[in-house]
Amino acid sequence: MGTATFWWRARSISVGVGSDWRLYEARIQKRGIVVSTRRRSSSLPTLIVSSMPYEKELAAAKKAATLAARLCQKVQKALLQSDVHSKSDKSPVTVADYGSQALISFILERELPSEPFSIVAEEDSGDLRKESGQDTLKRITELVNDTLASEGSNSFSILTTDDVLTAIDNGKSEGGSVGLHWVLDPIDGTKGFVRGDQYAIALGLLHEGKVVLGVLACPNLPLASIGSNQQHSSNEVGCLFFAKVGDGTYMQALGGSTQTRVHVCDIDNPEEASFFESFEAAHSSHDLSSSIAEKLGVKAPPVRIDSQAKYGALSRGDGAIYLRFPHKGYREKIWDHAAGSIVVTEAGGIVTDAAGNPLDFSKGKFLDVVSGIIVTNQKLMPSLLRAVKEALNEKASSL
Ligand SMILES: Nc1ncnc2c1ncn2[C@@H]1O[C@H](COP(=O)(O)O)[C@@H](O)[C@H]1OP(=O)(O)O
Ligand SMILES: [Mg+2]
Ligand SMILES: [Mg+2]
Ligand SMILES: [Mg+2]
Repeated sequence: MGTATFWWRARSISVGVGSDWRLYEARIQKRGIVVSTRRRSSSLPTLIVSSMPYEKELAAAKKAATLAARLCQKVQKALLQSDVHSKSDKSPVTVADYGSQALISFILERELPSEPFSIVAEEDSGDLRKESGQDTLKRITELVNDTLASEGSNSFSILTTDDVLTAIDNGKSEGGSVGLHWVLDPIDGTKGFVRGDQYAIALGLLHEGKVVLGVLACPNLPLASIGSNQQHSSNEVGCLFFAKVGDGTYMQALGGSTQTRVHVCDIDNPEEASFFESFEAAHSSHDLSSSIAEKLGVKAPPVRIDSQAKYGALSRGDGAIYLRFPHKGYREKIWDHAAGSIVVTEAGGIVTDAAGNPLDFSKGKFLDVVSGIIVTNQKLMPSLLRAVKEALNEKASSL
């Protein structure tokens, strides 16, 4: 008889019976748990169970977001007026929005062939299926193929226009509280993208309604801190933030390989804090933010940038607070917060609605929040919540 041995490591459990396992190995991989059975000819079995949750999903997500960022950078450089057209909500939708969504959908499905595939994503192919969308569709297909060719693999696939439409429409999933769902904003901060400013490619993964990983590619975000009063000699731009549940948040240069663990700032005095908010006053009430900041005693002026790049910047301590108060009638979507929220929480921060409730990503594509979304570190959250409550009460009584 062999001896039973248990090894405990940080994230794996191995149970071994016997010592020679050269002859047979079978692996079953299910939901991030790797179960291996190993057996030698004398039939002493070995069972190895190790937990590497979402490792391959993270690798695929980083690859997909990095390539999509390359596509977006190319388009932003050459942004032509004809790339911008309108859809019913009047927000500009660019060739890069569709291209990024098609590319990410295609790469995730290619890299993770054994998993059921579901994406909740912002864009759909409706306009591209019309006669008037045909030139745009051809342009998107060329861009996606050029980007795939730049991946460096000899055996890249060439997508047809139909493949591109199918890849975009994979994003029609409704999400919810059961199973695995990718959540994608192919370009978050379209206004910033069109202006030549900040934008992000934001990709998260939900498992049973909870965000378990997130990747944020921010092609125009400086690698150095963008907090107020910061001066740096390097002006290199392009950051990739990524986080996996329980594993912390990391940042690397887009296209680079050296990763650094990041943490939210540990300021506990609001007077020393600075805060982020939307560049666009139409997306978030600047008046409400300034009233909250005043109540807290924040001295620094707001740092206004577009997109979930705010979550990335906060996760590495560039600023201490992010305030978001959309105007009446606007409903937040999960793709605008899934990746950003895990990037911040794994870096030690807290993301809640204005009443202090955690965000609930399990209800489909909408994120129903009380009044707005607030983000900060653990130490500042109690005083921030008090200031938010006071400012909201004052606003309500003045109406
Ligand atoms: N009226 C609106 N109010 C709040 N957010 C909006 C509004 N319209 C679009 N957005 C979304 O808000 C996010 C950008 O906000 P900000 O840059 O201010 O943080 C984007 O996700 C943008 O969508 P999109 O992904 O289409 O750009
Ligand atoms: Mg949009
Ligand atoms: Mg968005
Ligand atoms: Mg978008």
